[in-house]
Amino acid sequence: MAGQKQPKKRDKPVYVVGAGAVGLLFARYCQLFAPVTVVTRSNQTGTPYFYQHELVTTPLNVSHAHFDHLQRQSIERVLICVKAYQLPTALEQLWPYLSNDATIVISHNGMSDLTPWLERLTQQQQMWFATTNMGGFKSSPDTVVHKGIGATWLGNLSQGNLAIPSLITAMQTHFPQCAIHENIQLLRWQKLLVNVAINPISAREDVDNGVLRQPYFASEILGLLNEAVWIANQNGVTISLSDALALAYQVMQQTAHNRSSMRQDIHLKRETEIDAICGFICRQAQQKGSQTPFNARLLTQIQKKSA
Ligand SMILES: NC(=O)C1=CN([C@@H]2O[C@H](COP(=O)(O)OP(=O)(O)OC[C@H]3O[C@@H](n4cnc5c(N)ncnc54)[C@H](OP(=O)(O)O)[C@@H]3O)[C@@H](O)[C@H]2O)C=CC1
Ligand SMILES: CC(C)(CO)C(=O)C(=O)O
Repeated sequence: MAGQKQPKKRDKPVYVVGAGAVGLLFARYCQLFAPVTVVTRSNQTGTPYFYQHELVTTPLNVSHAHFDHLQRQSIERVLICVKAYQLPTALEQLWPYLSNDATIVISHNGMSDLTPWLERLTQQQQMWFATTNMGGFKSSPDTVVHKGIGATWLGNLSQGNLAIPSLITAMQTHFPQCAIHENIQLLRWQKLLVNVAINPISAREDVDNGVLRQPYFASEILGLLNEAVWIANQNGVTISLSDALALAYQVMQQTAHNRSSMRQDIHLKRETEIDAICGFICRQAQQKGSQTPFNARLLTQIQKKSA
């Protein structure tokens, strides 16, 4: 890309699993510091990818591989950018290719149980989570359009090895507004609460995020967040209902003209992340012998809508 530094030859390669919107946005920034290989489920490995921002389209300087083409135990630095429900399969496929000191960065919306994977890490491996406010969508199978240059927060999920890996340092330097956050779980919960408030209603009503600011939706949003904040508090996460409401309405304002990812998934007839959002809240409530009727109702409504 004109005017941008090419990665030095000695930089260790970065693998990006998932050529979706986030995968290609992350690949675009990783190519600034390392050779990048995008790992896909497709065997068509010749496809070039493109990045579009403010109507300017540039080719991505990345190669493309299927898992079958990789060497076992060779991946030292990897970003996994798949949907929450795709994560277990992607991790299972990836595991034999990880080196003994690999850095794994996971990014998705909703909540997933990463405990089994954290337990499988070697002493030298680290698993990090990236929560991002970058916004993008695929305008075609090979092109990502970068809509919003939001911040990305990185947090270490693994216990023990606390040295900051080179991948994390490089992401901090080269990604826009990117920093380490000491409490990544809090940020994950905050993002979950925003997604609980916005995604399912915008998908059910087929409206832009800003429409949810109308008083008509206020009592349902209050009910959803009241339940979700209670679950967060039960899990030891200190978030108040008033702060969760303020954040949700702020994001509705900032993304007023956006289509939520769940609304897009329904339009494109793709599986939604409702199970990792309202479904997660309902499962947590059941485990605590309680009920979350607002989340349960939306879970059913979205499941029916996307069936
Ligand atoms: N888009 C956005 O602006 C934002 C998205 N997010 C979150 O980030 C996550 C990813 O979102 P997004 O990029 O939009 O989703 P996409 O559906 O666009 O991308 C997911 C990609 O992962 C691929 N994939 C799934 N499983 C595998 C696998 N086992 N091996 C290789 N590739 C695989 C899919 O391939 P295939 O085509 O074969 O299914 C698809 O290309 C979601 O949780 C989303 O909610 C967070 C912030 C912003
Ligand atoms: C923040 C929000 C609601 C932006 O649309 C989002 O994360 C999503 O659509 O998944």
